[in-house]
Amino acid sequence: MIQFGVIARNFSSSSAVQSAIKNVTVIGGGLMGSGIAQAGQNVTLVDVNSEVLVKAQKSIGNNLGRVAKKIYKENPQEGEKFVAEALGRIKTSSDPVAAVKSTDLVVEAIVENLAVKHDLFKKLDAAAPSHAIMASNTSSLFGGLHFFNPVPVMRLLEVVRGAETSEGTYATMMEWGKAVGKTCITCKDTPGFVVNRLLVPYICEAIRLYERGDASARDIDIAMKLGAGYPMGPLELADYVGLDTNKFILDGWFKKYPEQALFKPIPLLNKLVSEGKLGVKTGEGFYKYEKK
Ligand SMILES: CC(=O)CC(=O)SCCNC(=O)CCNC(=O)[C@H](O)C(C)(C)COP(=O)(O)OP(=O)(O)OC[C@H]1O[C@@H](n2cnc3c(N)ncnc32)[C@H](O)[C@@H]1OP(=O)(O)O
Ligand SMILES: NC(=O)C1=CN([C@@H]2O[C@H](COP(=O)(O)OP(=O)(O)OC[C@H]3O[C@@H](n4cnc5c(N)ncnc54)[C@H](O)[C@@H]3O)[C@@H](O)[C@H]2O)C=CC1
Repeated sequence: MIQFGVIARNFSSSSAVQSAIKNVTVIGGGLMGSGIAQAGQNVTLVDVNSEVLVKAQKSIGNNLGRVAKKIYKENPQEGEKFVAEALGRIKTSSDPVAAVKSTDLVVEAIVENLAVKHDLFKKLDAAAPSHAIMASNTSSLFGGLHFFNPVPVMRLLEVVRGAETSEGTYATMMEWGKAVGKTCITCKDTPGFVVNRLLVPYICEAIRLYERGDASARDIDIAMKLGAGYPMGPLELADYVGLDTNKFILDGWFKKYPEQALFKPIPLLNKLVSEGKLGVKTGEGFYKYEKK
């Protein structure tokens, strides 16, 4: 039985911690999964939707191209080689069960829905080797390895440690996080961990401010960029993260803590999501975007 206290499965011996993680399976090829897959190791990127995988490969190629342009400014041929080699390390699959057969680490990045994640982990647990670590990139539901968007740029990794996480699993996750170039912080298995527990209520308060008509979307965003030094305003950031993801997070918290005013549903957010206006990824949220 998988424990969702934190990580589904723990390493049992400390010697196992020493062995490097060679094969990584990233499940969910959307916004986050496609970023995590660029971590630079042997990765199998899995999505149930094969069109998503084609889009992910294109976006990974573009992002690697940006990196190559910077590193190999003087030598474009080396840059092309770098991109081809990095892309060559990323396989794709639309079958999660087959993809974890010889994996060492699973990072799940599918939709933020507990029942769907639970169902997936049950299947993976039965199919993966016994030493494999299973972690989730969930924004708020339970522990794991929490990356930030855009993954290649954001330097933080939250390593979420719960009551069931063994010392070995925790140490391996910290090591792996460092190996893929992130600064790791540790947090208990608590709603939203550190970043989202602070960031999501802030975004929600900005949506409520806008919903009340207290200021325009543009002015709210300008205020926080120029007045607080944030790289993006809260409504721009909500569109960037995905309004569906924001709603999933809030709904999950509200279900658990209905008395907490900050977690109450926001009619405007619900309306935008029900209209399919999910932000950058669908071409419209609080703002309009060129569809990708
Ligand atoms: C919901 C959750 O569970 C948790 C979350 O993720 S919450 C969201 C956390 N993320 C944030 O808060 C992001 C806030 N925004 C930012 O930091 C910045 O606006 C940003 C990094 C996204 C873009 O920065 P910008 O200066 O406006 O744009 P831009 O000039 O295009 O990009 C800056 C650099 O990042 C790089 N970059 C941007 N997006 C990239 C991507 N997807 N892949 C690779 N590189 C990228 C650019 O190439 C550029 O690099 P150089 O400076 O070396 O040229
Ligand atoms: N959007 C963001 O800024 C961040 C999101 N997260 C978390 O990462 C996870 C993924 O979020 P996004 O990438 O934004 O979502 P997304 O909607 O862009 O991608 C999710 C992908 O999962 C696929 N999928 C759904 N069910 C599946 C299954 N059973 N098996 C395989 N693939 C399946 C979908 O086809 C979709 O392509 C969520 O848990 C989210 O909370 C974490 C950090 C930041």
